Amino acid sequence: MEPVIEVRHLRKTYGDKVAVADVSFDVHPGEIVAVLGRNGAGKTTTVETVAGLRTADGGEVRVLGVDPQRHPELIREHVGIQLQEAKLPPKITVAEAIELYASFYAEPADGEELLELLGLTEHRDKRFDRLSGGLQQRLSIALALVGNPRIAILDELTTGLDPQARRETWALIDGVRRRGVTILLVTHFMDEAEHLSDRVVVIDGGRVVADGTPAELAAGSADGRSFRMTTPQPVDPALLLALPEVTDVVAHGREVEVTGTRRVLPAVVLELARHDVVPDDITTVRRSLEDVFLEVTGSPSTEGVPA
Ligand SMILES: Nc1ncnc2c1ncn2[C@@H]1O[C@H](COP(=O)(O)OP(=O)(O)OP(=O)(O)O)[C@@H](O)[C@H]1O
Repeated sequence: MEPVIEVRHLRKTYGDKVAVADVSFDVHPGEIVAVLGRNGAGKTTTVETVAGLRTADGGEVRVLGVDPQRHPELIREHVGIQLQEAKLPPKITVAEAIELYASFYAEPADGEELLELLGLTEHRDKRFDRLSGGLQQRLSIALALVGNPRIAILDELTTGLDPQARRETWALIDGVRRRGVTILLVTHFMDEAEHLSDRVVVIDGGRVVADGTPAELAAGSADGRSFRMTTPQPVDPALLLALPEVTDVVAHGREVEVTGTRRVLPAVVLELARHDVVPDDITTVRRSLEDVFLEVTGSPSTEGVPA
């Protein structure tokens, strides 16, 4: 299937500041892709360029096959964006805001259905300035969907929400996906990326440092898989390190942890079999997305994130 979003070697500077140095990734129809990185990594600049709201200095962006800078009208019609700081008039009600935004589109989504989808029906007559943070956030998602977009870009979906409101917002995203909307999600929360997305693109210092499903990232990249085993007697690490598939061996008596390429596990088991050693209790080492983040960026995800 053709990607609905293609970003190739995107570059964007603000004066001397390089916000995005070199970012490439694809998003396929129906996927939820999280762009993950700490504050200032270049996430917002990247997705707002995809939405045609910022102009790139280099590289190529295609959304539904078109260049967002050349065809902003097509992008407006098919891409809904929830901006980091959506500002609405304080006295506008939930239902009025949806009606107002719907009036910008030739074929808007059904307002009542959107209110229902986002759990806003009972709050329809509340003024914007009286809404809790969670309800404001839900309204901004509804507004991003009001044009019946094929792609929705959601930026910092749950920042500032309490844990319950975050969970509720996550549950709503599943409903959005079931409408067939492809979602590009910006977040600096590891758990949010892990919970919601099919694929995670980790950006650090304006570059993509990892790209894969949460499970792939946790299992390790092509050159980083680990497993643990117990051997009937201690094994000489040199025996395993001699294999081209093995990059590291940590042995504690009969407990051995081996790291290597994608084929490390069968290679080690075969080699041990040649020496009449049958390992037991083989378990692959699953890392959390937080571990992966630490590994690819060199520091924790929360660094620099205000409390
Ligand atoms: N309009 C602008 N003018 C000047 N510098 C900017 C502008 N927008 C972003 N920057 C800078 O570019 C870098 C990347 O910013 P960007 O907002 O894309 O990152 P981000 O990963 O989305 O971070 P955040 O989560 O804080 O929004 C930051 O150093 C930021 O200060």
